[in-house]
Amino acid sequence: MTVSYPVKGEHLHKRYKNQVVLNDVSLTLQEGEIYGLIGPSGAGKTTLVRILLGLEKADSGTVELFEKRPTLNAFRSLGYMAQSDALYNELSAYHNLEFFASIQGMHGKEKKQRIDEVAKAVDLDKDLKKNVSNFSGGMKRRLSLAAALVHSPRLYLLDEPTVGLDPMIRRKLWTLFHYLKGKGATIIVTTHVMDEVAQCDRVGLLSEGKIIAEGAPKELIEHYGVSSVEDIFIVNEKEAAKK
Ligand SMILES: Nc1ncnc2c1ncn2[C@@H]1O[C@H](COP(=O)(O)OP(=O)(O)OP(=O)(O)O)[C@@H](O)[C@H]1O
Repeated sequence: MTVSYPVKGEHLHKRYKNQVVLNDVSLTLQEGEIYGLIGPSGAGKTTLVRILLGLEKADSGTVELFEKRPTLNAFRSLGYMAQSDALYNELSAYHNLEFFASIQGMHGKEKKQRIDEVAKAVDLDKDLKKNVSNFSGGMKRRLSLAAALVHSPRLYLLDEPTVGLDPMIRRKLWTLFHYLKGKGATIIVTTHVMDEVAQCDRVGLLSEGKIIAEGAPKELIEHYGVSSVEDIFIVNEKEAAKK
C-alpha cells in the first residue's frame, strides 16, 4: 500500500507558560523525501519533532502518522534520534544496539545480522565491544543513529544527527540518508548546518514558532533572490521590522 503522507501536522500550537513556542505550524511530508527543518536555536524545532512523534502534546492542532492518529504501532515504524544521546554508558556498543533491536521485536540471527549492518553503516563495526563510556561524543552520535536505524523504519526523525561530527563522517552519514531515501524511507532532519540544507529535497524554515518559508532549497533561493537559504531569515527579519 502506498502511503502518501507519512507525517501530517496541522495548525499546531504549543506554549510553555507565557512563551509561545509553536504558532499555527502545519507541515506535511511526502513519502520518500528528505525534509530539513531549519531555524535558529530556540525556534521550536525539537518541540515540533517531539509533537510529531507523540512524545509531547500540542495545545491544539492535529498530528497524523501514516494517515492515522499516532499509535504505538506507528511509533514502531519510526526511527527517532534525539538531540541528546539516549544510550547506556555502562554497556558495550553491541549490547546497546542489541537492547534497541530487542525492544523493536527483533531476535536471533536476523538481529545479529542487522546490528552488524548498521554498525558498519555508521563506521562503528570495529568498536562494538567497547563500553559506550569510552566513546567520544561523535561516536555516541553515530551509535544513536545506528540505534534509530536498527529496525529498518519507514520514517526517520533525526534531531541534529550530525552535531559534533567531522566533515568526513558527516558526508558519509548523508550518503546513508540518501541511501535510506532510495529505499523508500522518509526523513525529517533538523540542522543548523547550511551545506546540509542543500542536500534536502525540501526545507521548512522555522522562526519564532512559525514556518516562514518552505520549499526546495534552490527554488527558495530563486524566489527570495538571495544567495543562501540562511539569508531568508534575514529578509524575513527586515520585513518584520518594517511592519
Ligand atoms: N519542556 C519545556 N519547558 C519549558 N520550555 C521549553 C521546554 N521545551 C522547550 N522549551 C522552550 O521552547 C523553545 C523552543 O525549544 P526547542 O528545543 O524546540 O528549540 P530548537 O529550535 O530545537 O532549539 P535548538 O536548535 O537550540 O535545539 C525554547 O525557548 C525552549 O526553552
